[in-house]
Amino acid sequence: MTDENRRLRATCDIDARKRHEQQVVGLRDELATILHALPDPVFELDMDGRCLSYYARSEDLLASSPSILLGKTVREVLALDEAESVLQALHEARDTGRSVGRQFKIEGEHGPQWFEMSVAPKPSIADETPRFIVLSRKITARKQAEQVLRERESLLRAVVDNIPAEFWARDLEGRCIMENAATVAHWGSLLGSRIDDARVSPEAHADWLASNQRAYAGETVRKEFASDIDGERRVFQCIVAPIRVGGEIVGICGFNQDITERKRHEEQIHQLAFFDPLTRLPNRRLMLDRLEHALIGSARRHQEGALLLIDLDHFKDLNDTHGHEAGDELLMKVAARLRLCIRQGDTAARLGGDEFVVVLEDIDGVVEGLVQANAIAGKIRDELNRPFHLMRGGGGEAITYHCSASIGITLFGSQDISASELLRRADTAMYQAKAAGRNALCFFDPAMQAAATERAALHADLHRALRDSQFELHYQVQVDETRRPIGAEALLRWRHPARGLIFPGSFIGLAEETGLIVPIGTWVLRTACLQLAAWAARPETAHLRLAVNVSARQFRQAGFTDQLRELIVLTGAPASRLELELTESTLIEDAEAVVERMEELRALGIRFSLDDFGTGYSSLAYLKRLPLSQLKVDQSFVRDVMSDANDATIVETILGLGGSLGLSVIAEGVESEDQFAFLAARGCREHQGYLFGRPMGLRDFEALLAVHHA
Ligand SMILES: Nc1nc2c(ncn2[C@@H]2O[C@@H]3COP(=O)(O)O[C@H]4[C@@H](O)[C@H](n5cnc6c(=O)[nH]c(N)nc65)O[C@@H]4COP(=O)(O)O[C@H]3[C@H]2O)c(=O)[nH]1
Repeated sequence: MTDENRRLRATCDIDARKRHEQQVVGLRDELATILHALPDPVFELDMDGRCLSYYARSEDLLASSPSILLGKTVREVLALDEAESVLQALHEARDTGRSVGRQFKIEGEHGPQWFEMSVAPKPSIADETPRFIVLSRKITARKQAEQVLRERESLLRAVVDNIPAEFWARDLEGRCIMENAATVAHWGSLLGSRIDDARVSPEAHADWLASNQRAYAGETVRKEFASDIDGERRVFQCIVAPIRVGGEIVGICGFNQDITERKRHEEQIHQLAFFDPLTRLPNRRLMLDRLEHALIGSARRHQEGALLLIDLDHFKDLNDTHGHEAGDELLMKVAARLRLCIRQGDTAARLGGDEFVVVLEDIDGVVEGLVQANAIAGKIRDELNRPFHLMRGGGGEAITYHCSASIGITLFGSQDISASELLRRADTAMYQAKAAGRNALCFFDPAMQAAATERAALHADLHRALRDSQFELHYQVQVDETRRPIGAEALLRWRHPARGLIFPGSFIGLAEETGLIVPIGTWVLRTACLQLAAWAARPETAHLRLAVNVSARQFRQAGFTDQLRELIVLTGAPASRLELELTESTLIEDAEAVVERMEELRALGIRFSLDDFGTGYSSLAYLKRLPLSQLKVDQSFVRDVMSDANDATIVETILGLGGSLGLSVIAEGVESEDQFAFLAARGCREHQGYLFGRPMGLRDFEALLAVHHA
């Protein structure tokens, strides 16, 4: 090797060493940087756990001060168990050549401190004693947090297990994640199951699903539900609420509390507070409350109502002679009969003693109120008059008791009146009933009393009239523009044995209200058909048609078409000469059914006339749909047609309307020649009124026809 070469080689060696040294320095700096970056202290321990060196960014991270740690073994620094645990970790790391983790506790001045360490064997030269790099992290805060968490969990568990309610919680997927023993006892364990897995009715399932969904959406739902447990229906109050973590909903939980007993108590309290324990009828307090409501409701709905005060006659005598047990039994039985006499929605109550009250509501109109109150009071009186069989008569023997009651009645409706004033009125009326000899009904208002008595008498009379054939038909001629008779209107008359001839205005209204119009109307139709058939058989009267008034109730009755069909067949009356007079009010209600019925009847050949035309509100469009033949101008327009320009215009308009709809028009109530001339001049071809003839009995009517014929 030349000198030159040797020099060169030496230079190369120096360069390599320098590079190596630079690399070592670089590595050391890198290591130092890593150590700096480490948040945890690093120790170097030997096999005895002696601290050979350490690095810590801050001395706070160490368990003790550096002077105590350096050169000391773990046995000298830590408690026995902790030291053994560290030494074991050193052995394990040495034996496995891998890093080993341990946690240990040091009792410090300010309480226990927790550390987590990771022990890694340090690479060593063959004969060197093993050394270890130990990374130690202070985890006291985490340990404390875990402890708090554990305590909270135990607290939660204790609460959940001991609350007197069922508890459950579900995650976002709807799976049950928590439950308590009460839940398990009622439903079996729900853990892991979804609401779809529950064995409940479809309705209960839908209900649960809906409340759960509302809770998932953030709402706290409160509701009640009933469930059968061991064959017993029990009521639960339930709360379903969202579980929020940091404002975000992570699940829902629910409490079901069995409130069956509470409900039962509430019901008992309610019963005691508002119901009479003997008869189980509402007591005075509840009755007054309902009456107040009825007063407000009837004023708002423009409906009538009635208050009936019922006092048992001679009740005290029963108590005195047969004892209180018999009295109590009678009161219970009276209550049961009262319940049967009233409609749903009405109230029967016991005021106390032998006094009862009935509140009737939602009655249409004062007249109807009068009729209904009278009818129900009558029914109550009749019911109470039926003998009572009392099992607990004096001496334990059964007795038959004949009871009677005095009933005071007062109506209420739109007038401003208090419940107590109403009671007072009913009371006054009841005393009048007592004064009238007991077992009587009495209205508070004398006018009402008179009207009710009269209507009740009229009602009974009407029944008798039907039975005893006291009705008759009168005929009023209808003429054409040449005054030639073309037919008649049949008008009902009642030949009362005591009161003489009664006109329909006095009884048709009551017959309508009570439904008697149906059999009366049937009689009218049968008589009219017989008359038509009789006229049809004679050439001089064969052309006559007969108009018959049909009331709404009669027209709507089931089987009306069949009834007329039969009548026509039976009597042989020419259907085409029968004209039914309907009013607009009949036609307006339930228009579809009315049109259908009219079509059926028209198919039989029957014609229709629209009575009182001009007084109602029928729309033209509606009129066009009806199979009518004739409009009848109401007599109120005809009456003043010469003096009232307005009425004259109305009559002209009706005549024009009839023309454009293709209907004939008849004027009703024509009394003077002027009226007749006016109407005829405007194209009215048919007329009815006193000018041509009043309604009259058959014989007179046929005499009138004969004059024309002659
Ligand atoms: N001022 C005056 N009045 C005249 C004149 N011409 C006829 N009248 C009266 O006007 C009424 C016409 O009958 P309505 O409008 O069908 O009105 C009838 C009808 O709605 C009803 N009615 C009569 N009979 C029956 C029936 O059999 N069934 C039904 N449901 N209602 C009937 O009773 C209402 C009254 O009948 P009526 O008392 O017989 O009274 C009749 C008749 O006597 C006149 O020139 N001047």
